[in-house]
Amino acid sequence: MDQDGLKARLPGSVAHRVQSAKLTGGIATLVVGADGLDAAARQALEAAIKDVIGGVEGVSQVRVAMMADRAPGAPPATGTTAAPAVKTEKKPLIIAVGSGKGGVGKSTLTANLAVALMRAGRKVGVVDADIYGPSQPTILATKGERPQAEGDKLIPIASPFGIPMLSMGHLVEPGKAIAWRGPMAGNALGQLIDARWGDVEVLLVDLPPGTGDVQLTMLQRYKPAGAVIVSTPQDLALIDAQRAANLFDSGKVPIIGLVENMAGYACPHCGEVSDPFGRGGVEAAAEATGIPFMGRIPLAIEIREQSDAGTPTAAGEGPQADAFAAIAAQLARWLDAKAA
Ligand SMILES: Nc1ncnc2c1ncn2[C@@H]1O[C@H](COP(=O)(O)OP(=O)(O)OP(=O)(O)O)[C@@H](O)[C@H]1O
Repeated sequence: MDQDGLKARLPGSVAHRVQSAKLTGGIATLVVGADGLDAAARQALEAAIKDVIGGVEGVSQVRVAMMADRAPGAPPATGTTAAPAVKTEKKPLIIAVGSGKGGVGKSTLTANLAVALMRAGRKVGVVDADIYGPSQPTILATKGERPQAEGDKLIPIASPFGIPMLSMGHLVEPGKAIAWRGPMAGNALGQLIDARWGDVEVLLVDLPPGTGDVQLTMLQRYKPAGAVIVSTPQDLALIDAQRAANLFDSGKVPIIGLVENMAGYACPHCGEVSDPFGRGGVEAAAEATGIPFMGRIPLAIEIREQSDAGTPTAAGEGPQADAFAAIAAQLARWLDAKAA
């Protein structure tokens, strides 16, 4: 069933708020605009949608992402249509998101930073350059979509969250790019970065993990204006994060700051954050190396679940969304200072 089919099941008073709706493998994912609604009204709206769509034949699960507001001037959220192409366009500023090792939450941070920045009124795009495991199509709910081209340029795919994006995962089958070496990966990345980004001002680039040739080629050919490094609190991850910092330094890319992810465990029942791995490791490391500390994101089951479901945490409300918004605010300040 397509988007219109799902929407048609909802009463008009609810349907007009649905920005996109998809049914894949029995899972219905709806992105819903919740402008002007308080928390109780949002909950009631979500419950009403789950009630109706959950009863539709072929639907085994319903996921609802509430977009509490949309930044003025942000592109409309359409889900499947391509982002509008603009003929004369300024190149967006590239901000790299890197990590010394895999699995520390670089992709999660990139997607949520993009959503939080967009909610703060910035025009943001995402490039998923992680050739080893592109996960942005999953997190930003554009899996299975293919970008169109205009001339020799790709047209970014509009995610349901108002963020145009391009991913290696949109170009190659999962797992196929793993054997790529520097030049090939660099060329593919070039296609993603030199796409028709229209009025996007800031392009967040989710780099592959690590500090090898591929990353170096990318940094040399498409030099970012700045880099955000993400690490988990453990010592080993921090040593790797330092390596990533050295890589950016050697490429003369300013490091905007260090983010601590999976910092403490947020109890899914009471929300209290405990610190099984200790606390403050990344902040201390940042201080020791003179790199600004941008903040911490707790280890929270809902962050993983929402990433897997294509409804990024930063699109909703609550302490986890606030944590991403606080880091995005720091990035926004850095961007403003750079533009001044
Ligand atoms: N703060 C968090 N709380 C709970 N789960 C998280 C958190 N951050 C990331 N995750 C989960 O951890 C896993 C790895 O995260 P992610 O893919 O963002 O890491 P990565 O550094 O980009 O990894 P890779 O190098 O494999 O691309 C994912 O399943 C993600 O949902």
